[in-house]
Amino acid sequence: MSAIEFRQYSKRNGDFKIDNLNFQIEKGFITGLIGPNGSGKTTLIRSVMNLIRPDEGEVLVFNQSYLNKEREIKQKIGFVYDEDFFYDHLTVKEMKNIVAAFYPSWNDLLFQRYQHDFALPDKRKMRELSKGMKTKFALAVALAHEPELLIMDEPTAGLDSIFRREILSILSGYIQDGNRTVLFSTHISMELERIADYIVYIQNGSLQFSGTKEDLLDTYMLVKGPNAQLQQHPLPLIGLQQSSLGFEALITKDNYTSIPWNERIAAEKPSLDDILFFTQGRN
Ligand SMILES: Nc1ncnc2c1ncn2[C@@H]1O[C@H](COP(=O)(O)OP(=O)(O)OP(=O)(O)O)[C@@H](O)[C@H]1O
Repeated sequence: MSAIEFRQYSKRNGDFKIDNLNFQIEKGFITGLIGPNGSGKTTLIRSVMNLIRPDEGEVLVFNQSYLNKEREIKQKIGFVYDEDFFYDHLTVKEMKNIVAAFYPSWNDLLFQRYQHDFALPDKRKMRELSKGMKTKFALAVALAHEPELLIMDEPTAGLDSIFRREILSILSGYIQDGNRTVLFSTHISMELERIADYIVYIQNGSLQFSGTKEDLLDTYMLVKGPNAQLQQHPLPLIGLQQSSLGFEALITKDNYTSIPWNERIAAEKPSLDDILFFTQGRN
């Protein structure tokens, strides 16, 4: 069952274009949205929040359309922005009270627990919080109304590695009951490798992959060998990196059998980072 569905979604922003995009985010799982800078991640996430509208097509959340169910849908979503949208002059407590008033499901005990764990003093002004503390506040607020869907745009950007891990463990705990869904965008493939069940991979507005992390990892092999091998046997490679020591390249499993195997060519399972590096075509 899907928590989010993009249907024939098209959006243009100047030169940038997303054309007829179709994919779903599975309910009950963690999905990582990944892609290089400017590939359209924020555009898609903002569309799920109805902060921007598609030129064509639609985005359904819990099988409902924003056209007539905006308030109902938003009550069920916790959203952590990549930028600061709080009022600078308010204290943590004052800002929390404003947000809490929007949500009938607000759980103040839960907020207080996160506030304690994240060391967010009640009386500290929003403008006095570091970037990391603001993210912690945003996450505490997003989780405290017990949303069915948690959406985060680059939640770990600018955070230290300890808190990055803490967020990942909070997310894993959050989806434990099987009914909750997380969608988050990131540049950091290690985070996806660690916790994502599903991956949506976009490049320049086009969908490269949407499916389970295992299926993505299973699509390719990483091959390595001396450069001379490449001249003798041109291979259908996806991306290639060469140095004086030899070559390293990605190949689809379908093409794997076309490799003229000998003891000088080695193959191994790629990491997510290898796949992103070689498929982004900058090498
Ligand atoms: N309001 C706008 N007007 C014109 N172009 C825009 C606007 N908003 C976004 N874009 C363009 O749309 C493209 C996609 O931007 P988007 O922010 O969705 O990418 P992203 O994958 O989130 O990037 P990043 O990883 O750098 O945050 C970019 O080329 C950007 O310049």
